[in-house]
Amino acid sequence: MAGAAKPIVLTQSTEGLDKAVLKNADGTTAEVYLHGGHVTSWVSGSKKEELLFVSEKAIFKPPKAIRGGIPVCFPQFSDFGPLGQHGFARNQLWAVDTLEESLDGATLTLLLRSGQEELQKWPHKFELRMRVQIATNGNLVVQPSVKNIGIEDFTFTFALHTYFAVSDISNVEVTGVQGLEYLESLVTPRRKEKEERSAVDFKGEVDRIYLNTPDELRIVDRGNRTITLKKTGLPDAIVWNPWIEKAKATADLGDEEYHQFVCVEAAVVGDPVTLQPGQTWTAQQVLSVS
Ligand SMILES: O=P(O)(O)OC[C@H]1O[C@H](O)[C@H](O)[C@@H](O)[C@@H]1O
Repeated sequence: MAGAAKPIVLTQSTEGLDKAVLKNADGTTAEVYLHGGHVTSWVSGSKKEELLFVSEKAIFKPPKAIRGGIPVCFPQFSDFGPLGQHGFARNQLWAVDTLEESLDGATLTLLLRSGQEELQKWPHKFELRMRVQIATNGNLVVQPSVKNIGIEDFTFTFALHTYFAVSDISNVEVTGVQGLEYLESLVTPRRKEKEERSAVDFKGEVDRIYLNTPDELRIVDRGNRTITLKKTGLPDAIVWNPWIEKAKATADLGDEEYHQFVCVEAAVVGDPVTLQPGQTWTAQQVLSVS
């Protein structure tokens, strides 16, 4: 890494929030905020493009979650439980657990440990880690893990709520979904349906929880690029674009910004995870671009 900048730099954002900047030898970079344990940027060294979307109206003011990047939904996805939408991990300040600067690439692990505030909302003792690595080939590797450090079992749902930057939503399709069952979230209560098409496209609001998907999904941005999402331990995948009305109704999202992203969220929702005392759950998401 001759002459290269330090692989991991701990710094502050313009808003005064602590963040880490990861860099590897091929010029790939990533940014991770301690607020939310939240990845906000992944710039490919080969493509020289930002691959994650963050809203121009994102509010960088805790406890508000950052609109874009990779929010961590824990211990609850959406309204699948008694807590507020998507749980509380995305609203909390995490700590730096470890920094690893090796030939395998820059790796940062952030840690959220149950504290007073979380215990009041959810009376279980846990350690939640997010290991974020830029591999030497420029892939973004994210490994969440949850350890039960209490004396009773607990059960949770989880999602990596990734916002992918796209040229325009009309150019996008998400492949790998044919024949899958999904929960349609645009109706109340959610309804189980079967996907007949080989890919999801976007001509209006889409909000679906695909169950037991293949480990590999593709976000195809026609004429631009393809992102491959490979996952383990995260059997489900939510596909979301808010479209016109919901974008307008979302204060921290620009009215026209729904054109610029799609969320594909590797998750465990349909069959929640139960951990006994001392047990650890680990999962992985690897993003690559071509
Ligand atoms: O506005 P947020 O709480 O960040 O949620 C944003 C979106 O997250 C997921 O994709 C859900 O399936 C959507 O129903 C929700 O609108």
